[in-house]
Amino acid sequence: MEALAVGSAPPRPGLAAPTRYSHLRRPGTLAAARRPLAAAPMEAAGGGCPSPAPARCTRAETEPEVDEVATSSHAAEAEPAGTTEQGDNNGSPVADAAAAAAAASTEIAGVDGIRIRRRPVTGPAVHYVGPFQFRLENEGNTPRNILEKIVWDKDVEVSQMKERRPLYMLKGPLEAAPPARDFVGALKASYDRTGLPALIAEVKKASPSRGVLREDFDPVLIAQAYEKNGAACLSVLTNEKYFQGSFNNLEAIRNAGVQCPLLCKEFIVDAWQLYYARSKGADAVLLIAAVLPDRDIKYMLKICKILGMAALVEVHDEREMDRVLGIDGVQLIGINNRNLETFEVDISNTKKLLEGERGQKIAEKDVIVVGESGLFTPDHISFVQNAGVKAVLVGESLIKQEDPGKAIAGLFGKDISHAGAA
Ligand SMILES: O=C(O)c1ccccc1NCC(=O)[C@H](O)[C@H](O)COP(=O)(O)O
Repeated sequence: MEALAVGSAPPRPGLAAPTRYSHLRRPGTLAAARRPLAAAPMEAAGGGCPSPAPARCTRAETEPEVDEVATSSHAAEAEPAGTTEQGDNNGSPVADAAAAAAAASTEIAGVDGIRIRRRPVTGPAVHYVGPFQFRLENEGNTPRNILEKIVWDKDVEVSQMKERRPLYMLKGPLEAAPPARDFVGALKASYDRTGLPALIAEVKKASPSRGVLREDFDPVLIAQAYEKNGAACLSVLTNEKYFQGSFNNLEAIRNAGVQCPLLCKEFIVDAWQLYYARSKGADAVLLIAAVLPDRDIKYMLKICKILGMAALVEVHDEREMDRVLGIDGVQLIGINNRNLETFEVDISNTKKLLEGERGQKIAEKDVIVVGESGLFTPDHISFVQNAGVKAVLVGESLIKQEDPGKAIAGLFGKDISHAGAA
């Protein structure tokens, strides 16, 4: 882990002292002239190299620290799933078909233990011939569930965002961002103070399963109310298409003087998003095991560490829990009680995943488990606490109340604010 000692090298004569972000260099500067790099490390660090031209990528934007991280994890072995290009052919139907066949042969789902298919395996559904657009839908390019749909859309969105703001362009915003706050420390302090699971209160306007949860949605007022009433941390949805969230909300909450550490609640498919989230003031990010292969989780954990952010690694079932328990450096595991295929919520999922050896392993590793979704009553909170969680992530049951801040005392059965709980 020495490689992660960012900025520890002494400044070279004539060069500015290295900073946490000095590895994010603009192409065309000194570093750009160095040897070309295989696509994996560059892309894996969200380098913003417009696809599909990996062979022209250099390490200009990401050296040296992130490159060291890359080679110390998966990137030297294989291109991460989050960055594999598939189905990106705007040419003829014949070329499309060939691309689809190639893409199908590189299907990721299953291979890495992740549940969803990370790309449409038979290429995109929309094709262009001259001025005409037509759709060719089949099993391979129709998402099988909402998570798959969200992730496919996110993938397209992120590649566009990366083209607009390549990694080197984030250096300034990263340096200007407010320092990262201690997300894990805030959860521990709250648990120690109240003896109840620490609350991560979610600033959530809408969701795919429930539609709009709150019409009069002022993210800053809601965040302030949550903080005042005892939330340890806040989760801010930034996904626009499915949750009506935004990065503006995240920034506005941070800039309004809210002290609680902020989780950027986003569907992370590319390491570039980690840098972007931090540049917008995030103190923690969500890494979903159903979406990310182990090697990407490992790699992203290292980048989070460099950026000073925590990572909440989310699991849905035993298989994902076992995968994540095998990864070093995980401090927070979220157990999501929502089945993302059916939207059914069942809080006994938390208990099931914490029973027996898994629970023991978690205790040994000193991991904090976060119970997520479907928590509405003090009985629900007691149930997941008895199962072993030390923190809860709650959206709907608070945000739908007339006064979301006051709803916290209702959820816990007591006032957990600093004023109320000793
Ligand atoms: O909330 C959804 O409908 C949803 C759908 C698809 C993917 C993720 C989804 N939710 C993300 C979450 O994890 C929840 O927002 C969070 O756990 C809070 O849940 P709740 O208290 O039930 O609002």
